[in-house]
Amino acid sequence: MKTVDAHLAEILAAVRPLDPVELDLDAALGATLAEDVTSPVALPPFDNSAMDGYAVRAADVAAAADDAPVVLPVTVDVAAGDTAPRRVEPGLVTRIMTGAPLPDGADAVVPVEWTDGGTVKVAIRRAAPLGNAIRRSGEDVLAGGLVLTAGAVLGPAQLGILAGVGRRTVLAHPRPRVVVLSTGAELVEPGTPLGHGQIWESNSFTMVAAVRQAGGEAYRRRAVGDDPAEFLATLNGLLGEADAVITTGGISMGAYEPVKEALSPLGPIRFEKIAMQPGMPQGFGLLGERGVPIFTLPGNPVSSYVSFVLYVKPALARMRGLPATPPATVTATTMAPLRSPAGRRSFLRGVLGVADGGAATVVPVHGQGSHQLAALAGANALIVVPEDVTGLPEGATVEVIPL
Ligand SMILES: Nc1nc2c(c(=O)[nH]1)N[C@H]1C(S)=C(S)[C@@H](COP(=O)(O)OP(=O)(O)OC[C@H]3O[C@@H](n4cnc5c(N)ncnc54)[C@H](O)[C@@H]3O)O[C@H]1N2
Ligand code: MOO
Repeated sequence: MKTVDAHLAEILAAVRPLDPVELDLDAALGATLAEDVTSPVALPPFDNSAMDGYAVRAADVAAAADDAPVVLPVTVDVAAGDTAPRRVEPGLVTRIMTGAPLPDGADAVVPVEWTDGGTVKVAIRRAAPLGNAIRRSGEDVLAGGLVLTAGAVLGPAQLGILAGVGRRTVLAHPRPRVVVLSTGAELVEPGTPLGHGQIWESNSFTMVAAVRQAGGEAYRRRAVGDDPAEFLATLNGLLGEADAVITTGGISMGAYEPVKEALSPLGPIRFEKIAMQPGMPQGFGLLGERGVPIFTLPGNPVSSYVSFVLYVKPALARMRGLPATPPATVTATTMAPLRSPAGRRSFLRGVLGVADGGAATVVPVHGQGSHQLAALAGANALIVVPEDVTGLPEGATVEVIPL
């Protein structure tokens, strides 16, 4: 059987970063920057006040004290957005608001709390050191300074600085658009009545959520039955709009395996058994002229989710222009014995926690069948048991993939 590592390596060798496109900032959340971004101006662009108060010459208020306030005339108000040239002459002050440009001649701001708040003349009770409450031009970014480098994932703060340096659009790898298709004649939509032999369709909800968490845009398409022609038609219709396709179900050894049947003639899609548990049956290939990656994952709900974590998530990272690596693991102590089939790498569902002394522990959940979705929902980690290990005692050290 093919190993987990070989399967991932094959997928990552086939998948390419999506071409960068110019994205409006409103549409760029989660995209990966494909250019270095510099600021055309210094930030802040001008010296300005950090507080509401009075712009002064520090020397004029040097003697101010609670028992000996300095009283000075107020010439004018300077608000944020004020574009008029302003100047503070010796012995005078202006009122100033947070974010307003510092008038020429002023070299300190006295917060309103240190004064009587006067508007015609003001009594100042405390000396302000030179430069007090002044935000200097360029103290965040120098003109021409680099603010983000290619490869940065655009989150709220990154979008903020892009706007902050005046950018409206940005060159970035977009989030991959991933279509999720489930197959199986037994599947009915949640929210509708269940007949005998039917189950509520759940995989597409898991997959869509997992894609979104992994930085993709996910589209759930109606679950299709067990008809290969219908499946192929649905798939063909999607290829123009998808950067990747995930299917679940229909790939094992059964008599009604529409995915396998429909896709087999299309060429370079390989259906294989991977030495893992759960998730043994896997398929991967590139579809159509654009070479759209398709992941045909096993139908069992735990199997498809584990497959997503191991294969689809790293592939999506590569498509996003990010480093693609196997899932990160942490080392933990198992609090119960573990069992695993010989020759297959197991991904047991567990609860990762912290012992009293601070060491990581993991407890396997009850219900390790690949159909046991409730047990998966109660887990927060996958316990990795290597291919050559069939059993581990309580207290053994294991690698764990946090979910
Ligand atoms: N003779 C053999 N039978 C099976 C083998 C095998 O090697 N030889 N492998 C087993 C393993 S392991 C797995 S995993 C499954 C994979 O089968 P398929 O990918 O073809 O999936 P289905 O048969 O369509 O479904 C399996 C199971 O999962 C349920 N399912 C499917 N889709 C959904 C969905 N969208 N939401 C909720 N549940 C879903 C489905 O009802 C089945 O119970 O094959 C084993 N058999
Ligand atoms: O390999 Mo299957 O995924 O065990 O249920």
